[in-house]
Amino acid sequence: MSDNLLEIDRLNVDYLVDKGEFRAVKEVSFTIGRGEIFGLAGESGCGKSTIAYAITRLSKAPAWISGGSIRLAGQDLLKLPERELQNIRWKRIGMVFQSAMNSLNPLMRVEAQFHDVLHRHSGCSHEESRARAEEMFRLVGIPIHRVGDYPHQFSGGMRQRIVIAICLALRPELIIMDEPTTALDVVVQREILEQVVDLQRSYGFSVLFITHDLHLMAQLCRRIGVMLKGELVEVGDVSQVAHAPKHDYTRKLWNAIPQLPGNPHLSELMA
Ligand SMILES: Nc1ncnc2c1ncn2[C@@H]1O[C@H](COP(=O)(O)OP(=O)(O)OP(=O)(O)O)[C@@H](O)[C@H]1O
Repeated sequence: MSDNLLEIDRLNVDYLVDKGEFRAVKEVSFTIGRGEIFGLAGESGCGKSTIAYAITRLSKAPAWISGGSIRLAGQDLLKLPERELQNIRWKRIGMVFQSAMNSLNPLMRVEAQFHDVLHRHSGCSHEESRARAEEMFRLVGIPIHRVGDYPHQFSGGMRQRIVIAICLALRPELIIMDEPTTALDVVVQREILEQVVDLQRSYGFSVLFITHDLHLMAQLCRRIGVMLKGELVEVGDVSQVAHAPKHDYTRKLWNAIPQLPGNPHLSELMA
């Protein structure tokens, strides 16, 4: 069996716009190993989220996956019927988006939302869901007595942790995190990402971490890909991409990281 959990090969995604087709993702290929945190960087509008949606097959019109393959453990997700995709989403591929904290239902207690997801995807009883919710709350550092609270009773950072907890409760093999902490302040952002790394070490899932923040990415990922205008212009180990970038754009991205006093230099981050 291949060590790669995800294999994307020559993926093309178009948007059908008034003027015709606009290719937002062009012949993109990369792999993510089992247990690997892989980073996808690039400026706004370069196609990162379009790839995230394509992997989960959640792309909606006018987006159209016009070519390539996306294999999860060898199975081409682009060939699966919707019915089978529903067994893959959440259960095998978890998703945490930037605005995920707003995706919690404001009218439902968090415990009930855990149950909703766990019951639908793995048939859990109320007792099992409650136990799993408490276990996950413990893991993401929220007191377990709060599982019965409503979303508005938590801070934004806590709500984002809750979404991560719900996502992890199904024990997915791959988690896609698209700017998962951008809406949060830097301290909370760091805390959450440190937890994700700890959890990743315990559970061994793979992560596709999408951000425009290269600094953060260098701290989290060993391998990264850099996108520019729909193309993956560079992919490799962080140190190689930083020290010997093949593409001018990658060099510009690294150089754009401010080196503030007390801010560890990249070489220290990558040590
Ligand atoms: N619904 C849509 N219709 C037409 N074009 C779209 C649509 N959604 C995205 N695009 C275009 O596709 C390209 C890629 O967008 P995408 O959201 O994937 O970029 P991104 O790298 O995730 O950006 P950001 O970091 O700002 O989220 C952009 O040029 C965008 O304008």
